[in-house]
Amino acid sequence: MSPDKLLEAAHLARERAYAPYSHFRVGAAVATHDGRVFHGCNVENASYGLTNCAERTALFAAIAGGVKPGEFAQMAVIADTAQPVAPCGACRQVMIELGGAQLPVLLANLQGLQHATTAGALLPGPFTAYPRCE
Ligand SMILES: O=c1ccn([C@H]2C[C@H](O)[C@@H](CO)O2)c(=O)[nH]1
Repeated sequence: MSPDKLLEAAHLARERAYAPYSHFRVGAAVATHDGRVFHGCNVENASYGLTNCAERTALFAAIAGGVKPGEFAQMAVIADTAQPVAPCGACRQVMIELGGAQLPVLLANLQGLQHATTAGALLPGPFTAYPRCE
C-alpha cells in the first residue's frame, strides 16, 4: 500500500474522533506487510487522563485484531496542525515497542504538509523493559 493511501485511511479515521473536550481531532492508520489496515482516532473522556490518542488506538486495534509486533509495515498520522502532527511521547514509545525502530511513519497536516520519519527517529533511547530481571 502506498503511504498516500494509508494517509487517506488516517484522514477517514480522524473524522471518527471522539473529542468533545479538546475539539482536536487526530486520525491514524497502520498497515501490515500483508496488507491489513487498522484505523485509529483519539477517544476522549470526561476524566481527561483516560483519553486515548489516535496512534495508540490504531496500534491497539491492530494487536486486538491479531497483528503481531514485527508485522507492521507503516503508519500514518494526521491532524489539523500548522506543521505535520507531532505524536505525543506515549505514542512514540508504543510505536517503537510494537512497530520497531525502523517502522516508517508518515506525519501530515490537513494542508498537505508531510514529514516521513521512523518510530526510532521519533524516540531515540526508548524505554526497554527490565533487562536485569530476566
Ligand atoms: O499524539 C497525539 C497527541 C494528542 N492526541 C489527542 C489526545 C486528545 O484527545 C487531543 C488533545 O491532546 O489530541 C492524539 O490523538 N495523538
